[in-house]
Amino acid sequence: MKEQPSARQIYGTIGPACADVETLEAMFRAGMTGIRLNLSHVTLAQAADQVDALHKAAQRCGKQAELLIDMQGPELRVGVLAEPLTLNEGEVFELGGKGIPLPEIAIPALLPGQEVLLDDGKLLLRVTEQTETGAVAEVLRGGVLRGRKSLALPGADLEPPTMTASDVENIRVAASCGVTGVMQPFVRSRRDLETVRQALDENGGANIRLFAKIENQTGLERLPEFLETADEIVIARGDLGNAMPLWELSAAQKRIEAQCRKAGKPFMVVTQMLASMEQNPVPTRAEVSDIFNAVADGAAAVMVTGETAVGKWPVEVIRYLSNTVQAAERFLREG
Ligand SMILES: Nc1ncnc2c1ncn2[C@@H]1O[C@H](COP(=O)(O)OP(=O)(O)OP(=O)(O)O)[C@@H](O)[C@H]1O
Ligand SMILES: CC(=O)C(=O)O
Repeated sequence: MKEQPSARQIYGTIGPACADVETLEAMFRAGMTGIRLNLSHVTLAQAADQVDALHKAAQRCGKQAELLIDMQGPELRVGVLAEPLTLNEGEVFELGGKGIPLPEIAIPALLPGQEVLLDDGKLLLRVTEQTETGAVAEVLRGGVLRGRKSLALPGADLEPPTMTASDVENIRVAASCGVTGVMQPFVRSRRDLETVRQALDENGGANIRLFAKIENQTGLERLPEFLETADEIVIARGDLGNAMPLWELSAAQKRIEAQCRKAGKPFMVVTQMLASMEQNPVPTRAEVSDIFNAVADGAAAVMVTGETAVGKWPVEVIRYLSNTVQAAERFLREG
């Protein structure tokens, strides 16, 4: 019997590992319906070749590619590093000033005792001392730090603006680049979404869908306030997992899902769905189970990130993602 096409959206993330037409075509043929472009690493203008390759690949398969742009928004990130930096446990590093570059808005929050999570929490530092230009911090959990990785300061009360200057420019050209959806990170309020919606409407993007990423406690708490304003809710487990002990993350995911189901709002589950496949051609049992359960819980879409952007097996990743979604759909239909 011929497999029915999936009713759900299946997204990869474009990056150096998959940005050529052939690989993207193979990903579409393996079941991908669209792709996310992470604008924390490039601007839409800089990614013109990647976007072009995407449209060419979709055309070859007779598909209409969804292109989601993931904005910078109020997310905090490390600045540009000339080369990767190894942070060993027990070492101390300067933050800000001549040390690891951090956004200006983060500097006043670097008080002694403040924890500093880098790269989705893979690295952890604690501030030991404030300096004139920043702070000194000790490495509690080490690793290799690359530029533009995420930065989280648990408990610090920072209010970055909804959009960066680069976001404003990307929104201006979004419609002409074939963008179909905008993902707004770290949504804090309905106002954040209204600001992006207005910018889209003023720039010929009235048909572009607005995805609200839930990435911290504020997003979790205020979801009822902005649920209606979003076209789709994104359970962004990378950063959301930084905002709580990891063992609490699944309950947070289930609570968001329940609220979305009750309101009839589509939701997407993302991040680390097939993380082991950045290195390996076969996923773990736990990973396929995670995808299956997201679909069983009612997800309208699933998305991978680094697995296709920088992983070794982008096409296989999409094949596992798509086949597992279809297996879950079959199970929902037939038991
Ligand atoms: N469009 C792109 N062009 C070049 N490199 C990219 C692009 N998108 C992503 N990358 C690289 O791939 C890595 C993984 O992509 P991903 O989108 O998961 O970024 P991230 O910064 O790790 O995650 P997030 O933005 O979700 O916190 C990035 O860290 C970056 O080095
Ligand atoms: C994808 C993303 O932004 C996250 O999971 O945090």
